[in-house]
Amino acid sequence: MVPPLVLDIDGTLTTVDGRLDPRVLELLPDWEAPVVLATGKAFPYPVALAGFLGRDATVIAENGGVVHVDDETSLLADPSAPRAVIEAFLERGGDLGWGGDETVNRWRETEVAVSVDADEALLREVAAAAGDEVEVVDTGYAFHVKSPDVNKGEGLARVAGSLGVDPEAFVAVGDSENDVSTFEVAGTAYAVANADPAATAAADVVLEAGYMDGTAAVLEALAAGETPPGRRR
Ligand SMILES: O=C(O)COP(=O)(O)O
Ligand SMILES: [Mg+2]
Repeated sequence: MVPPLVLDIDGTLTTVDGRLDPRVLELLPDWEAPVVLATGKAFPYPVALAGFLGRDATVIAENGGVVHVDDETSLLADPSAPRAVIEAFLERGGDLGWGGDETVNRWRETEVAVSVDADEALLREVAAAAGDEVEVVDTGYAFHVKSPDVNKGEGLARVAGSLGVDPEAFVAVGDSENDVSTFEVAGTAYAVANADPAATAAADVVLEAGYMDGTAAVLEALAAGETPPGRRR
């Protein structure tokens, strides 16, 4: 019996240059337990990935702002405060850093994502002025301006409840600050070798390999009934 999985996407199912690793298409379609895609990306991305894997869209998007399970979508955060921060950031001369008709935020419903090339100091200054209503989360792929009331871990608790599965049964793999809450809710948490200090510190096991090399090692071991390799903390 394989365990249910909760998997981050960027840095976890991808290669070092950001491509979807082909092993995702080999290992996940026939995984005989729930697979939850938990991402900072906007909702359509994990829905599309789940669809192309031939699986139900059991998805946590926008860092927990959007949860989809059992054909029901929940929007769990109010985008007004993050959007007001972004307006103030733009007024102060900031630039989101994505270029023209960008698709990063086009379908984003509860938060706003800013490029890692943007002016981080200005963004944090403007966000701090908004007080407790917003936080800035750095995934290594974007700065997410979001409500602190939602996160991937809360999303996992909701998904697990809906599926009737104990959250402790889940095996999590992730790479960054936005996976810490997932690691706290799931029973066993693996950080890939490329994980940032926050995810590394929150993980039960730190993998020797990075990106999908690390994740594939976990999935292959679990499928073989073996203990995945890595440094237990
Ligand atoms: O959207 C991001 O910034 C990162 O996405 P991820 O949570 O799938 O790694
Ligand atoms: Mg990630």
